[in-house]
Amino acid sequence: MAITTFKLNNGLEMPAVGLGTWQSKAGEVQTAVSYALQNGYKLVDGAYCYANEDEVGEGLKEAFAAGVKREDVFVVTKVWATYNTRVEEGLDKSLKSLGLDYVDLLLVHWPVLLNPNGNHDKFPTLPNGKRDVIFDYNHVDGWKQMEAVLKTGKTKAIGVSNYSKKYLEQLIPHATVVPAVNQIENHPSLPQQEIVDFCREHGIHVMAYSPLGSTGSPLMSAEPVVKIAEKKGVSPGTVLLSYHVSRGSTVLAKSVTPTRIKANLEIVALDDEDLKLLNAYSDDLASKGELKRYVYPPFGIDFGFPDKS
Ligand SMILES: NC(=O)C1=CN([C@@H]2O[C@H](COP(=O)(O)OP(=O)(O)OC[C@H]3O[C@@H](n4cnc5c(N)ncnc54)[C@H](OP(=O)(O)O)[C@@H]3O)[C@@H](O)[C@H]2O)C=CC1
Ligand SMILES: O=C[C@H](O)[C@@H](O)[C@@H](O)[C@H](O)C(=O)O
Repeated sequence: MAITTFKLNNGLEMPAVGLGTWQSKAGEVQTAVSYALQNGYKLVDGAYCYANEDEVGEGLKEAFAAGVKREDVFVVTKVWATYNTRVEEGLDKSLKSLGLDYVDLLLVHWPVLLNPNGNHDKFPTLPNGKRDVIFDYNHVDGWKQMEAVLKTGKTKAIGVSNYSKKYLEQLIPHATVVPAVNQIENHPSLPQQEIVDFCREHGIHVMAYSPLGSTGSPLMSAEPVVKIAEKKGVSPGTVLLSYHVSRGSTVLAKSVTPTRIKANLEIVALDDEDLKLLNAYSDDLASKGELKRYVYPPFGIDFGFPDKS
């Protein structure tokens, strides 16, 4: 199946598959980004907090020098939690590292404020070692800053990440610009159907992260995934990534391994029977209370996700 794009609520086309860069080491991510863009990828997902945007920028530069056009690449970055009260400053830092004058999409990484005047630029802590969270912060104020930054042209679209239905319900009545995207953890062990449905109803495009189960890709050996892969003659990774495109979402897979980067571009159509099998797997985990969230950083905040409260 040819790689498709999805239209965002502001008319922008977003590719269906993207390269993730979280935990990609500085020494490896330049090559990964450059290789991906020269081998068919059109979307790169990064973040200030990943502390590798200089090298992602080098990878972009390398790809542009090899003939890839800036306008053909959809670059995503995220405002980190210590910058939610100074969004433009955070974006400027990312742009400088990336060597760009605009990104295609800027996301609020998490709806939480970490102390902007704390003991660390990204992960300030209290004397007891816990994260230095500003608990009386209202994430709607952060969104107002996102709306302001959209007007500068330094990003073509704005969206959120790690927003549960509850947080979106708090945000939407106050939003002049409805988020174009909600980037959330999503895979058959965490289908998040409620949020996916809510986003669809409100014209918010879902970007699925950790589709392989994050570090070490544990979901590749999930039984129904292997079964569908064998039936279709594709890899388990292809099944896990295709699951999202079938649901109308963009999917992000991280790899610094060229063969995997290339393999992760393969998307196939899943038929009703395949989806039924994957949904039955999700329902079974849900009924046993065994849904699995791989990414839940220790902010000490209830983000309103039904599986963690
Ligand atoms: N908004 C947010 O809060 C979050 C956003 N994200 C975004 O989503 C991206 C993807 O999620 P991520 O958590 O990184 O995890 P993924 O589910 O993409 O899994 C990445 C792991 O799978 C391995 N892998 C990749 N492709 C294959 C393959 N074909 N066969 C076998 N193993 C494979 C990688 O190894 P190797 O690299 O060694 O090849 C790595 O260990 C992130 O990189 C980031 O951009 C992720 C988490 C949170
Ligand atoms: O995007 C990936 C994740 O959200 C990651 O940024 C966080 O888990 C971060 O490492 C944290 O510890 O808060």
